[in-house]
Amino acid sequence: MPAFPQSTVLGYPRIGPRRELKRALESYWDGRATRDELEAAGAAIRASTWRRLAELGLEGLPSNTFSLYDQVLDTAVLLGAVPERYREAADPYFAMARGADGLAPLRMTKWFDTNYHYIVPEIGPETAFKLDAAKPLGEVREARALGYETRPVVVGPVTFLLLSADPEAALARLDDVLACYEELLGALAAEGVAWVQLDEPALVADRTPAELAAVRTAYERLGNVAARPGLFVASYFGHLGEALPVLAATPVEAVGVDLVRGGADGLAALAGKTVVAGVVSGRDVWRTSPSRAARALAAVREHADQVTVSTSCSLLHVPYDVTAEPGLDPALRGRLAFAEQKVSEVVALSRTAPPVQDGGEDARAHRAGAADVSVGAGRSAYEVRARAQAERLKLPLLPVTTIGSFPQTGELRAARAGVAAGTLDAEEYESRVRAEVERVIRLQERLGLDVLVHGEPERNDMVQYFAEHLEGFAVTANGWVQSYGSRCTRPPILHGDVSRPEPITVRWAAYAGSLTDRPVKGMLTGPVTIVAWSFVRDDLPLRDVVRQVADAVREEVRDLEAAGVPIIQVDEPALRELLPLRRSAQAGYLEWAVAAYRRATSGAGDRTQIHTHLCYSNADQILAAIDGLDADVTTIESARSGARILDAVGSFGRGLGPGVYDIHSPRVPDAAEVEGLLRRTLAVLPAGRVWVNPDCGLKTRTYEEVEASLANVVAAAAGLRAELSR
Ligand code: MET
Ligand SMILES: [Zn+2]
Repeated sequence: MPAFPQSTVLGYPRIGPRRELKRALESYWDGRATRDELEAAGAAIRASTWRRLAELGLEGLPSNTFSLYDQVLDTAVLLGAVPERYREAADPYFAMARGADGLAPLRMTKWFDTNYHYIVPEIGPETAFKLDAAKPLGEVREARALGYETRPVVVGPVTFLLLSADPEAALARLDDVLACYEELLGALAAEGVAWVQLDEPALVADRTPAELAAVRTAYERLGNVAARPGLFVASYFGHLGEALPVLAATPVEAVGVDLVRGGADGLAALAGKTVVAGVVSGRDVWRTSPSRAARALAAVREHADQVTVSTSCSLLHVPYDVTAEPGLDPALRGRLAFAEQKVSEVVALSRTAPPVQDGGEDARAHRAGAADVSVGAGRSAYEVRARAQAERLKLPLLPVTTIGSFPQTGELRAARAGVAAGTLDAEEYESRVRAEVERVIRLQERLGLDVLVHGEPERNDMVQYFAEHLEGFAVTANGWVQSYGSRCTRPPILHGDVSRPEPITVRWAAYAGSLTDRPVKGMLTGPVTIVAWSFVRDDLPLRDVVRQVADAVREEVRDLEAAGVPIIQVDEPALRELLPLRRSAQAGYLEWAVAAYRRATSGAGDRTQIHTHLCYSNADQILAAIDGLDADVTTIESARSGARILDAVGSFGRGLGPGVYDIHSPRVPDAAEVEGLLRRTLAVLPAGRVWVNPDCGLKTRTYEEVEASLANVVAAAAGLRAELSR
């Protein structure tokens, strides 16, 4: 077996430095480009990635890290795990990813604790596994034609099965899946591939004995394939824990460990194997401290003879290149490393063994968070507040509301771009936004909603908008990171102490309120979500950073209240996302996260109704924490996931709006369908606490879809309301 290269990365961004893939995908989906044109765009991105990595001096180049949509979906296709109903679609791959006429897409959920979303495989007794290795083999050949030998990267069998919709049923298919992987190894060996990378991030979370046994079985079996490439099992996002000795006892030749999050404990077990040491973080945008990395490498070298320098995870989660950000303050820019810069760091660390210094530059301020996040004692118990709010708001039973955003029109986005480019003056932009607010208010009045919103037309994004208005944040011009498929976000960079120089949303909320007699909600993004969807300074404990943001939100809540806004919604869709992967750390996190939320909202008086919103949440997992947020009303995704959440909410003690309209699809639900969902909600919650709303914001939908859907939602609520008051 050839030695593992001295330097590598576990994966690389693939959307293109100027989001070329996004454009190619959207053209193809709209019918403006052919499949061949889409493939050509992909090939160009792959070629320039390999060329760039080689130019930067990286030795071990990965392949098959490119994807037209998602690497988990690619793995399902690799294994033939395409559910029957998609097989006849014109394009089964994109039908699974995005749906096709009459076919709902597969579920999508967050990739561990990142903001990347993968497509959830459906594996059951009926799945007919059959290897289709065209993609990994194709990429190996494509790279070879360009002069590069590569290491194909594939999601490993255990992680693949554990990430599927029903992990237990999936794990029962381990043997059949392993047969496919065995065949894949044979095919790669026949192709002359020296190493293959099998990603097993699921091993850094708590695993049952049965799951650990599956790890043992899998890598014993794959290790015993006669003709195969070297096996490199990559873990990331934390420490392998109990899975480490299990993997160590199998014949795999190389193991990847995340030394940024995980530490070097237990690595002695890997003696005799190559350790691929993830010392350059793939989860942040900061330059690596050479001395810190050198210390981590030294700790590994104590136990392993073969050590490769690598990133802690794929670089998929960071933008391409800091030099594409000439607008950033040079002092900040000097602290930053995006994918290109991180590759250079890996290469430099692999070539030199910098002297190990003590303490010094990165004696980081990881002090225990400055203790108690106090909860403002302003608000009375829920029952008292509920009475005060009922008196003020006079809402009907089953009040209908939305989550905040209304469709973001192309004109508005173009207008914002115009302001940025200096071709549209700020006043003109302002008046267009006001016109949009008025349109949204009139629409809601006409449709008969009970609690209105202003529609968020002034926001490019629910986090970036606040980052742009707070001190301590910087925003990038090209720092795009893939969220799912063609969707990217540009996470702001939280680099210093956070403060709010002046009110941010108050004038919009006040303007919207002045247009109507119905209550209008003020809309804010919560502190955990602002931090979760930003790149965050690493010289302060996260909880302290979140608390600073909470204080800024608290000031905004106070000003909204003072401006007479009767309802304030503070969204926390990312509450679950920051949940530590290990159970032992979860309670501690939830405690400070919930405390930060209450710090942000508890300055409001009893008569001000606080709403919160969560989406994409397996909320049942953290229902107790949601309860701890103490919001008067919680709106949550439900329709999209078949209303499963309803089984868990019976004991929920405050207002709750399980979504009745799945906004992820263009489908318009009819009134009967909405009514059905509402009846199910009414079966588990007292009518007086039920709210009626979509799953999430409407910004990705069209006005046509939204009008039709909301009309049906209002009709269903009205029908039930009449029935209840008989
Ligand atoms: C991802 S949650 C979105 C909440 C936000 N208020 C919206 O309606 O768009
Ligand atoms: Zn949402």
